Amino acid sequence: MGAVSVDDFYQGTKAAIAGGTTMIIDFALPSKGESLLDAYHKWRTRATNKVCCDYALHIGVTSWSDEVKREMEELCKLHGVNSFKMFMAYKGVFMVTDSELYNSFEACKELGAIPMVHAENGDIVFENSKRLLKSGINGPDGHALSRPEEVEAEAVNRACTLSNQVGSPLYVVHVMSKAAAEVLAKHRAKQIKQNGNTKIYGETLAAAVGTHWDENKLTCWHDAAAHVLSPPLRADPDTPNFLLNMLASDKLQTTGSDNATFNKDQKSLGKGDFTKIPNGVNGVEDRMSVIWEKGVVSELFDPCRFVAITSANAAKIFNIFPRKGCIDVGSDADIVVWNPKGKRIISAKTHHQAVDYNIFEGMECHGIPEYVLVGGRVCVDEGQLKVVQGHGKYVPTPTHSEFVYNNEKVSEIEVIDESKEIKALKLQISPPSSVTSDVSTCTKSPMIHTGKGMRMEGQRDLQSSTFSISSEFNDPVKKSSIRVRNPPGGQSLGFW
Ligand SMILES: NC(=O)NCCC(=O)O
Ligand SMILES: [Zn+2]
Repeated sequence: MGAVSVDDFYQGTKAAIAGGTTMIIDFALPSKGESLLDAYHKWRTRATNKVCCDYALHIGVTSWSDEVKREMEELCKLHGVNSFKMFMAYKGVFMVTDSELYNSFEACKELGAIPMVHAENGDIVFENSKRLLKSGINGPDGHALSRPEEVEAEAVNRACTLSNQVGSPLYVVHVMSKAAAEVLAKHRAKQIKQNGNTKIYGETLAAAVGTHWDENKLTCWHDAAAHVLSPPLRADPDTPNFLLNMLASDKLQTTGSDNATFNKDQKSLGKGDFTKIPNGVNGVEDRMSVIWEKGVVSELFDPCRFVAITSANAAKIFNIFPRKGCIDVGSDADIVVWNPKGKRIISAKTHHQAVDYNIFEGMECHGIPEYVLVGGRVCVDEGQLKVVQGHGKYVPTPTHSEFVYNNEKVSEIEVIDESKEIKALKLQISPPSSVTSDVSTCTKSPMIHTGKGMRMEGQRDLQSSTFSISSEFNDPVKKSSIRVRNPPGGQSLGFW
């Protein structure tokens, strides 16, 4: 949209670490017709010597041809890419047609990659925008008016239908509305009923659960423009709680930042025409505190679910678990020591991002990262930020994620008696009321190669419907059985 995000790889990852995020996955977006490989190399060059923490890349597919398909293959096979983002909106810029979506989903399936979608009906947005501008509505409020909830929900429905027809997985990025989340949950439930599992995943944002479009507060043009992203923040004040409950009940699996920050002068490109306001808000620094505050402090979910939706689930879906998203021997030493008693008030005056605005301004958060280790290096030390530019590495994401391509919905854990260990296990797996959660185990064993990515020896194989906690559990004499709901994500072992 004619502007370059002010957070580069240095400031963006510095801010991420300050907030307790130890790895990011950025989007490398080629313009229509531009080579995917060129975009990949451009992003790698931008990142090298700047990133303070590890990073991976999702690549955008903004048009379709045999060459795009060939490049997707090369990216997967030679460059450690396992996810591609397709846009159903931004007509004429990034938007692809249904046929192109179908073909790209099919290519992802063949490659063992994960198709991601920006779900909004771009044709409707385009026509609505024209109509609104013609009628004299040209301010930032026109942005949300041009893309109401059903425009997002329709696209989620279409993307789910397409992926279902193709038989591919699907990851819906930045789910922003109740209607869209409900549609996604409906498709997940349908697949679970039919197949016993689902390959549809949904992400929402810190922005979506941390704030909403409050027209009484957003009366100044600049404040309102600073809150413009797509899909938009919803005016319905129940939206954040609704989405948090979806996260709690595993109807949504991950929380992203979708950090895309533009300063006041850049947002001003849209004065007189809301379609020209660069889309995007901050999130990479405050994501963890906001989710903790709104989810855990509000008692909608427990700290284990917090770990799952902020870290472990993404690591599993994008096939870097247990290297990431897990604390264990053999995993990367990316560790956040979270102090639930620490307090901070979010402000653009004190944040580490390059942007001059913070959409969470004034929010009091009870929970701060006290220590953050990135690859073994202490980068937040008793709250003091000590990052090293260029310290981060590119993390290849292997295709054929076991979690996505071979998941099991229900695991049977066979146990022998009520020993301490088993009681502890039961504690860990008993979810908060009305919440079903996964058991993410991390045992202290060396990494083994499975041929498709790594897991710990003795650790639950995410493909397997049964696993052994320890050898004594295999004693047939003492064996009793408990069944554990095991949707993607959920509880981490023991740390809490
Ligand atoms: N969410 C948002 O507006 N980010 C900018 C690019 C995109 O739409 O994905
Ligand atoms: Zn998007």
